[in-house]
Amino acid sequence: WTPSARAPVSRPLPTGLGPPRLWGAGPGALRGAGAARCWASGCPGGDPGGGAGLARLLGLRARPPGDPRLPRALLSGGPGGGARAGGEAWRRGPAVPAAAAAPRDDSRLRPAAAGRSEAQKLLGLAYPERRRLAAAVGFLAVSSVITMSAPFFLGRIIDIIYTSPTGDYSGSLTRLCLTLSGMFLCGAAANAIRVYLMQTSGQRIVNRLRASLFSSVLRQEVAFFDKTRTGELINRLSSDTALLGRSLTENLSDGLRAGAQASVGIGMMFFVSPHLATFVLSVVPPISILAVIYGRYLRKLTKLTQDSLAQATQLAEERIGNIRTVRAFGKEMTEIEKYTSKVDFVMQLARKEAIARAGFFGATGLSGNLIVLSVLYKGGLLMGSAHMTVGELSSFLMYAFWVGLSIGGLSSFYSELMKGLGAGGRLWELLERKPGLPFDEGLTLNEKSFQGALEFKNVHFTYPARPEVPIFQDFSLSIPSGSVTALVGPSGSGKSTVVSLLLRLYDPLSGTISLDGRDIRQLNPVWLRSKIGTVSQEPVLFSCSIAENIAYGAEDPSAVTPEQVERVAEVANATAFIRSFPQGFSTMVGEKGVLLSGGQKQRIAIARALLKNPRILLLDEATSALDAENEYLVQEALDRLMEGRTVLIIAHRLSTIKNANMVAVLDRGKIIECGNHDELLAKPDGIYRKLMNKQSFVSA
Ligand SMILES: Nc1ncnc2c1ncn2[C@@H]1O[C@H](COP(=O)(O)OP(=O)(O)OP(=O)(O)O)[C@@H](O)[C@H]1O
Repeated sequence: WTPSARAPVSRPLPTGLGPPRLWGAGPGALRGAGAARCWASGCPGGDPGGGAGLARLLGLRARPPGDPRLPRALLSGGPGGGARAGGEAWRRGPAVPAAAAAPRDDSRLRPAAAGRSEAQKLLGLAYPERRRLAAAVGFLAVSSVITMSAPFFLGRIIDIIYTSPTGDYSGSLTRLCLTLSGMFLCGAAANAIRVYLMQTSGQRIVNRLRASLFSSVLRQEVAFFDKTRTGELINRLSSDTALLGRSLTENLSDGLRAGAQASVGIGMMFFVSPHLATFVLSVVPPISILAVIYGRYLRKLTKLTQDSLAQATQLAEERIGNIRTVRAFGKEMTEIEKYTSKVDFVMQLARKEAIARAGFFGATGLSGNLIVLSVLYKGGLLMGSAHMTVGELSSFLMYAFWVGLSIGGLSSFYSELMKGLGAGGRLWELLERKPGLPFDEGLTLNEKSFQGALEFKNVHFTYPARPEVPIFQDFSLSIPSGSVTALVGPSGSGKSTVVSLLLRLYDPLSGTISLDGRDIRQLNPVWLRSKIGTVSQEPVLFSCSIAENIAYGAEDPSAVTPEQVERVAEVANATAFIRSFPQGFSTMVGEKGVLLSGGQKQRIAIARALLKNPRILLLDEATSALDAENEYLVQEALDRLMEGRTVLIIAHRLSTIKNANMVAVLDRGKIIECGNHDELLAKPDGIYRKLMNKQSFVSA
């Protein structure tokens, strides 16, 4: 095994299920073939545990023991620096701190924003673009100086025309006009470059913000997703980031331009006529006060608007995603009304914003016109008393006009900035949120001695979303390595919760869950999950091809070869139905696998788990009976999958229960009976016996 065989560790945060080249003869397939050759040639770390024979049969490679590399590197988007260190991890002692073994550099995606003011956080986002932005500001300065010098020279031209004593001014007029044309050309070029630089930096900032946010969201603990709705998160990712990005870039660019032009303009007004300038600028302070009040109001309003929009998106996302249920209950009109009332509320807020905006811009427009009028009035008087030339008054008027325009630009910059800050509030909350459970840190066990024995000891647990309802009280269960344990119990007794706790989606309130005698809270959750395979009653597939869904089980889907996928599909009894589709393995499965039947989805999920080749298997048997043939095929595939692994199965089938090494009966938060089927059935007053009589287990 060589790190280079797994080159794609340096890929950025994955956003899809791997490149479509899986089925082509592209580099992904070649890499896969290379890696497969290497595994076959007896590289270190052969499969120490169960499933080894099957893995060999499938041509699969057991992951190098303790190799935490790929998931971590992929998730972190880091430069693949973890490869070497990860390789050392499995050679060291029985347990290795994974965080130390594979340093992760994801600082690019996580702005260290906590504890800073919002303006500082915004600047922090723009920091990586400082060079481009500095260049843009340079070009902005050039174009502004040129634009703002124009009125001065235009005033000169007017004076040349009006005040030339001889009347022969054509020579100097031509020279001045030619110079001015050259200057204007330079100004236009500088402005174009500024716009390009600002726009591209803006897009990069928004991209980085989206990637950071997505990374931060995916790292959160499962309890966070129990409470936060998907639609809201999607709204934050799409709408809020765009709003914040716009306020930071295009808006910042226009704001800087307006600011520069206003200051130069005011300076030039004082240069041309200090007296007139003082008179005119007395109107600025009242406008500034108005702008501050308006800005604060707008910021509050934007926060409310974005929250309401998030609620509307949430509703739309959930209802569209479950259109079959909506249709089955005939609730289309109700849902349309609900959505309309939500967007109507957004519109009410937009109306409030429109009123505030109208008042503010009306006031600034009026003051702009009043300024021009007052310049003409006062300037006319000054000209009458020979304190000003016609050229000076013209220059001054042009500067006043520019300053008026720039102040207008500054006020819309301010209002957009306030909107950005309003949207940013929620984004910072998400970006800075520390996951309640560690994401990718802790120990990894030595793979050579890794057995996969599981044990729950006196576990107490409540779900964070419902802390008052105890799920487990003094729950204890031991699952020996390489055995099959069937978990049975009434509906709602907490069977699926056992699976969630083993995957460390939640932590118990007290008691311990251990793997090979080590508390799983000490273990790296990413490593732990890499050792566990799950097949649920209703497996979730992603909306891509069958091949990509199967390859998802591998550590590096892009390195999986078509042959490997076909082999696991064969073992999972899935090849026949896949081949019956015109596009075979490239058939798209639809959102959540909606284009496949329940039995087909299960077999693809089994193939996916086979490709993962985990030491521990958590199965949730389907409650609904499949047709006889499908059931036989799924059962056979499951039997092959279970071979040689530690299996915990939430059992609904009598045959599964009978075949299990041990049956554990869960009731009222604890295991009340344990033993094999016959032993438990022999207890005259046993709960298991009653359960068997009461519940209709699928008798296949
Ligand atoms: N994320 C959650 N937050 C709060 N409560 C939950 C959550 N998930 C499940 N529950 C509750 O925990 C209890 C146990 O649920 P669980 O799904 O583990 O039961 P189960 O035995 O697997 O049920 P079934 O056989 O019907 O699938 C139920 O009362 C359920 O309402």
